[in-house]
Amino acid sequence: MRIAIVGLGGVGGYLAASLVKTSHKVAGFARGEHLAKIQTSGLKIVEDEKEWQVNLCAKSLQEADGYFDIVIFCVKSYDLEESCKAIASHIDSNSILISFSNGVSNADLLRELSDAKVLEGCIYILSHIQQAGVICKKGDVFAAVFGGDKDAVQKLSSVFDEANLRYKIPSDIKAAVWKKYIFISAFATLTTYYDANIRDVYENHYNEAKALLREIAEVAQTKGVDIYDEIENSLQTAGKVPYDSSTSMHLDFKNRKRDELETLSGYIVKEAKRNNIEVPFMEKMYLELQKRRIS
Ligand SMILES: NC(=O)C1=CN([C@@H]2O[C@H](COP(=O)(O)OP(=O)(O)OC[C@H]3O[C@@H](n4cnc5c(N)ncnc54)[C@H](OP(=O)(O)O)[C@@H]3O)[C@@H](O)[C@H]2O)C=CC1
Ligand SMILES: CC(C)(CO)C(=O)C(=O)O
Repeated sequence: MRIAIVGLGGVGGYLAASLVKTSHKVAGFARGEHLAKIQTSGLKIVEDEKEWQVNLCAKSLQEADGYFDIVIFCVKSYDLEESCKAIASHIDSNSILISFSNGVSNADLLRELSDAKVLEGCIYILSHIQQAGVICKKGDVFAAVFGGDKDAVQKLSSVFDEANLRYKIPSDIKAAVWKKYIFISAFATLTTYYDANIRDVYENHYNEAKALLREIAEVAQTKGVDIYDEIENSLQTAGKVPYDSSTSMHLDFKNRKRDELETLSGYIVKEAKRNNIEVPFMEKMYLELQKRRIS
């Protein structure tokens, strides 16, 4: 099969470097200095215990050619629409699309933009671009989670099996995606709002964290997803992460980089309004973070 990995950052770079070892034809799509470095020197992966380098067919999306059986989007959520449109002429209704971007509406967006077979998914990994051409992956955390059309799931899992990549196919994929989202939405919002790491938030703003998690679970309920049990689980996770751990949105705010505020906080406020429910904690923090971003 021909597989496209769109976005070769922390997530996509690691996936592409792993999938290139399979029998499939893998093309990676990137841009800027990162693309130039991958084209001239290959893609380097730095893990705790080892470093490895792969040669990867990497291009810009404008240079895409041919047909793709599988497209794995690994861009930030705000780049998903544009990158899906850019690859649209290289897929058809038999292609399989999946986004591993954080968020709970990525699959809906891909379905709006194409008539391909869209899988729902999310990913657990800790990785980032260390410098152009180099991806740094921390610890042993790795699990891709996906579900949807049975044949498509079977095809994607056979690819992950061949690459020796861990994955889960939960019986309820929507709940699984929300389970990842409730934690990252609440703690991305809180760590950014308080400019504090996850453990600080847990220790000093526990009640607010609980209230925010409850608001997110209420919005999930409007989608028919019951994740009230994840309120307690998320709090326990936050109480156990290493002291220096924060979220990528918090770091993006600190470094004045583009962030996923709309996906991680704004989405909850908008969906709550649409469904006539109150989310006062999330609304207060979202509006304040919007203001801070402009100033
Ligand atoms: N990194 C992690 O540990 C985890 C990340 N996630 C989620 O996964 C998603 C991806 O995150 P991550 O990999 O860290 O993000 P990165 O910013 O590291 O990687 C995304 C890459 O995609 C590139 N890109 C975006 N649009 C295009 C385009 N049109 N053409 C070519 N390249 C493009 C970006 O380029 P440029 O820099 O120029 O914009 C960037 O290099 C996010 O939603 C994140 O929240 C989820 C779990 C863990
Ligand atoms: C915390 C992490 C890395 C979890 O996978 C994440 O998704 C984020 O910070 O955006």
